[in-house]
Amino acid sequence: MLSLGRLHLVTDTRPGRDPLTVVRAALSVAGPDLVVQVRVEDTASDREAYDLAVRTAELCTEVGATWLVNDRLHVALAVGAAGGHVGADDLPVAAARRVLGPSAVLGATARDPGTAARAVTAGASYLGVGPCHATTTKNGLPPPIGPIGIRAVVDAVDVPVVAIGGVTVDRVPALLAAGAYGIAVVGAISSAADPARVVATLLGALSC
Ligand SMILES: Cc1ncc(COP(=O)(O)OP(=O)(O)O)c(N)n1
Ligand SMILES: Cc1ncsc1CCOP(=O)(O)O
Ligand SMILES: [Mg+2]
Repeated sequence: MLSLGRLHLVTDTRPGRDPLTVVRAALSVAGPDLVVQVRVEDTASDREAYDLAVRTAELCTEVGATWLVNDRLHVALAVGAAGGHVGADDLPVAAARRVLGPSAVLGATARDPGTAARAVTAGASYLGVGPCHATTTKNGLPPPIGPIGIRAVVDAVDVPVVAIGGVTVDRVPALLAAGAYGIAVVGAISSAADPARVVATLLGALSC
């Protein structure tokens, strides 16, 4: 199975947020164990995405952490990311695999076993599955699937399942019990008064 960190920090670029400060704080605690996914708002320009990805790459390189880029695979290639993540509105998984090449990390979004299995057949090396819980971070999402929905996907595939959507420290045990390999988090880290402390707590919960 793919060797991949279990805690994915997804950048928060909503107005008023400071994604690089959060990334710095998270890396100070997690070091090489962290996966940082550079995710910008759909309204952001490619140049804005690239600039954030470059800075993220510099910070991750310092500590040996992995960085991925959401949606914009040309940006992933341009900054030497380990790979990218695509969902239903992005390049199809097979096309994303052709863009990134055979050895890149490629994540795909799924919320049901059928979509998950097709994504793996098309070349996904991990799956982002959710929303597992309600979230206000992304608009227009379908209802949460909960740990039961995570379990259904885990049972259908042989790649790591990364649970996303409303993930908090308290919810990690049930997600792990459902077979999740890891978690992807925006708000619980970005909105925290002390993001580094939350990262430490999440890592602790993941290692139980
Ligand atoms: C780990 C992980 N899982 C799911 C997503 C969501 O991707 P997508 O459905 O394409 O939605 P956007 O994030 O692009 O708005 C993700 N980014 N990461
Ligand atoms: C991008 C995305 N896709 C499904 S839920 C989500 C946002 C997750 O953010 P949070 O961790 O704040 O709920
Ligand atoms: Mg997407």
